[in-house]
Amino acid sequence: MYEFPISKLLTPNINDTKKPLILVGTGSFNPITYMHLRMMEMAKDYFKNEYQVIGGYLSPVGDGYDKKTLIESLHRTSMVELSIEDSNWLMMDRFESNKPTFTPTRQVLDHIKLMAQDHLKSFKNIDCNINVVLVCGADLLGSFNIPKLWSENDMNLLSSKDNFGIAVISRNGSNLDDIISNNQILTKNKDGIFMIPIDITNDVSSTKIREKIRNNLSIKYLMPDKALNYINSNNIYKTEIPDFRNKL
Ligand SMILES: Nc1ncnc2c1ncn2[C@@H]1O[C@H](COP(=O)(O)OP(=O)(O)OP(=O)(O)O)[C@@H](O)[C@H]1O
Ligand SMILES: NC(=O)c1ccc[n+]([C@@H]2O[C@H](COP(=O)(O)O)[C@@H](O)[C@H]2O)c1
Repeated sequence: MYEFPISKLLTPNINDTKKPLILVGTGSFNPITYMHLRMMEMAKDYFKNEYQVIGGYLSPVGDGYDKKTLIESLHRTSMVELSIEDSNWLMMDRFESNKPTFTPTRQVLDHIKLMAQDHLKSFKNIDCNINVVLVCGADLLGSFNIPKLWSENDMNLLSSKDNFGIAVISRNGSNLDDIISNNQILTKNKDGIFMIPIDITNDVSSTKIREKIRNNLSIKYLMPDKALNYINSNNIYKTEIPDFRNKL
């Protein structure tokens, strides 16, 4: 049964001039890497002087997401859950991964905002607007320029400061200025796009980790040990997976 995780969600101080903020990282997490976790920490540092960061959520995509290399959400969510065990603020929301069909990212953020506000109202008697910001890499923002991949309405809501906002971490191969200038909606909403300067580069990707596993090479220090042990125990990513959805 689905439950919205609130175990690490802080209660905002309503007398504080800083507004409450929740950070949300979405993706395949196929598998989770240290950079996925670092991105959330970087975003938290970026916002902490102006906002009360009351929690962070990772939302892995569900099995209906159209990506050939995706393994079952059961494995991907287990690895995320193990990797955030030691974090005092990161939680994983299963709203998206529980669904067999694809969920647009804007709906994931809508859901988290609604659930967090409802929780604070019902259990803490706090009625407030919580800001929710999407944390992503520049390649994800670049995908806004792929025709028909994102609805115009969703791009507008995600990037406008009055609704959500997008915190972007630069990534090799993606030029943020070009991405924004090639997109009218992003250009209009520029003040809702927070470019997080990258001080320590980390070019790790899930693809590179999967490749190493297939080639019997070490992946230690690229991802949390608990997730690495999960991969070994479950013998996953050993071969390029056939599309498991075809077997259903
Ligand atoms: N090294 C990185 N630098 C910046 N952003 C990253 C990095 N790795 C992942 N991200 C971002 O993390 C989010 C989730 O990424 P995702 O799960 O697709 O991982 P990935 O490593 O890009 O996966 P894959 O290699 O399978 O395409 C996306 O917003 C992506 O841009
Ligand atoms: N229309 C949309 O909302 C839309 C389109 C494409 C990707 N996405 C999201 O972007 C992320 C991309 O992840 P990958 O880089 O692993 O493909 C996922 O969280 C996915 O759900 C959302």
